[in-house]
Amino acid sequence: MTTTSNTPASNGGPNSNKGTVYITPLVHSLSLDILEFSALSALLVDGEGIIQWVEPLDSALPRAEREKEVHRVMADRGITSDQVELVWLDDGFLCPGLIDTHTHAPQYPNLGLGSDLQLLDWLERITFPTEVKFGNLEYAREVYEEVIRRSLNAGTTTSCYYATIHEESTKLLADLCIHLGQRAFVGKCNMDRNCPATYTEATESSIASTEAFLAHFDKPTVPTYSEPVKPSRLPLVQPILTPRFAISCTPSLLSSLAALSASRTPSIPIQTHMSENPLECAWVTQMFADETGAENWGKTYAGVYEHYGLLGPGTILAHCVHLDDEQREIIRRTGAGVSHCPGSNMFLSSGAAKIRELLDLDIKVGLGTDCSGGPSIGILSAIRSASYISKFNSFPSSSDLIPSPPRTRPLSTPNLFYLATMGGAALCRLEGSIGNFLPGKEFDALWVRPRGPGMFLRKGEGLKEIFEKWIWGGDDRDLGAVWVRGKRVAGTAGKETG
Ligand SMILES: O=c1[nH]c(=O)c2nc[nH]c2[nH]1
Ligand SMILES: [Zn+2]
Repeated sequence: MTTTSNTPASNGGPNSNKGTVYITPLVHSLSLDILEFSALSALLVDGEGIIQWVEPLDSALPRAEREKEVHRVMADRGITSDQVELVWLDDGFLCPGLIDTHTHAPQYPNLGLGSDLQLLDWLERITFPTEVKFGNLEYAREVYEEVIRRSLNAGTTTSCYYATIHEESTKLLADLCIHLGQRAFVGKCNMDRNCPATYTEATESSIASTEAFLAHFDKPTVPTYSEPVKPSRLPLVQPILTPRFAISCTPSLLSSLAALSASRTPSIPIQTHMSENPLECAWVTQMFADETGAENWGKTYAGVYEHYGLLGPGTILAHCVHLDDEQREIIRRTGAGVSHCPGSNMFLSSGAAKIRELLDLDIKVGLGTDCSGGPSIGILSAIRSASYISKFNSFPSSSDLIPSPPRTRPLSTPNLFYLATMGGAALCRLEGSIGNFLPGKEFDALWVRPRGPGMFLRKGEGLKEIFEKWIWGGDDRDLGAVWVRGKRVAGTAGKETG
């Protein structure tokens, strides 16, 4: 018997071997410029959380006829009714889960603090004093659990986390992601200079504890793994090497981390900050020139990272606000990508990143919240800030009395949604597994079910309008369900009160 339901089970997915056919409108990105809207589709997710097929349906048919059509599609695919559950999500739409390509879990307690500071003062006064507390595992557990739950509730199905220098609490962060079902990259932060005496490490112990952190993922089972990992699939949570930024790492630490990354195939991914703030950039080039008598490579931030072997297709560079042509060319040539963190760039007065110029060079770009440089934990907020910055970059300068052509094209809604999903997936080298609903990918998805008739359900409005209203005015309360790898991990459906 086919079960018919409109509330996705809280524990369906990989552990129940039954597949699920979702009958739903859907929205996903096919490319930077192409956002596909389907008024109604049937999408089969198998018991392992993999999308098997997606078939468009005729949305004009009455519901009983649609159901017949679903059964016809299933019969064509050789699926019998007892193999699947049918779930109708026709009040709202499905879209891929959002990807946060740069955030700091231990900075969560500071969200909203320090908006009148710039990067270097903010690190010293607000950030380092908070991060140092994560040597305490109980404190770390309390904060990390809340961060993960809150970001899942905001629709973030994949997150690239910076942790702190502390090995044990960073392992705990990785275990909690697995336990709570969030796909993630987790990095033990490395910093062996220019940081407070209470929050620094010696080069050798920084490397040794990074190696121990990597070994944590090599164990056949970690105690909190909630499901066995199929050998053919990437683990849900992976380690990422995390030199904080060039200022806080000695040349020896930078090159040891690069060697560690290259010691595996594929290389261990790397995340770091680059070219965020003018004073930071000046310090980096000055410091490396003084120390090494650096030749050309030391003249730019990107040149420093390239020299020490840190740039490659697995590298995520947060910010990249202050780039010249030479640095853009280094990023393009090495295949590294950029995490654009617009909320943070405004909050810390860092500058307005030129994202269109990176996209025009085919440089990979995703979005990041950069909590707590950015004051929000959700990617919807990053989408909006990215749009406003790109519009700002497109305005003619205010002294132009005569209208002149825009300086650069602002990011369109399809561009922005691509950055939040497929762009992030490509940046994480996961574009073959997540980011849209192509068959064969894992089902990381959101059921957007906008609240209340007033804002969302005006007569005559279609899927495109509802999607746009959610992107620009929606929030966590509009997420009926959040799935990672086919398993429901968050969402309001079934939890309504009153
Ligand atoms: O936005 C940022 N947040 C940080 O924690 C940090 N550390 C170095 N550079 C940084 N930039
Ligand atoms: Zn950051």
